[in-house]
Amino acid sequence: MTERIVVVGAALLDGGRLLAARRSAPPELAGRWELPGGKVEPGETPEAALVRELREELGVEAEAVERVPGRWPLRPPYVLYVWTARLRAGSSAPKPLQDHDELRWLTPAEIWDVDWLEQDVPAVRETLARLDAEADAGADTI
Ligand SMILES: Nc1nc2c([nH]c(=O)n2[C@H]2C[C@H](O)[C@@H](COP(=O)(O)OP(=O)(O)OP(=O)(O)O)O2)c(=O)[nH]1
Repeated sequence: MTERIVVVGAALLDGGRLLAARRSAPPELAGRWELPGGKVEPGETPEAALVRELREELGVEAEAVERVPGRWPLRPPYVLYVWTARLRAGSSAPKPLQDHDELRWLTPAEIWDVDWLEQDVPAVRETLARLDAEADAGADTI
């Protein structure tokens, strides 16, 4: 049986916006947008991998909130799982320190303004549904 390697993608949310990151490497992925994150290491939980990757790549202190249902095949043997995440109080703002050369906070209306990696599109669509639901819930409170 071929071993699957989980890649955890963070749907980092703040003020109803989603953070998108533009890859700077490798050449075949450079220029395309993704959810920041990376491979889960042996013995590591996906949530811990998410926190580690966001610290390394963006210089932030974040926490995983909840899994976005679904799993999306990438180039074998990788499979993408997504968690929503938020910045911890006192965290720095995200900076493209590693693997990315640009970051954008996207409102739901702006989500499709960036050129997502094809394999991320279904995961982003699922995340958007949650962002919309959150915005609707927020609209009920003053
Ligand atoms: N992080 C991340 N990687 C993705 C996404 N979509 C997608 O196809 N990938 C691919 C790119 C890589 O081939 C693979 C793993 O991502 P990575 O390069 O960020 O992983 P990593 O930080 O652990 O990598 P490494 O340099 O430490 O080996 O998954 C995505 O939304 N987020």
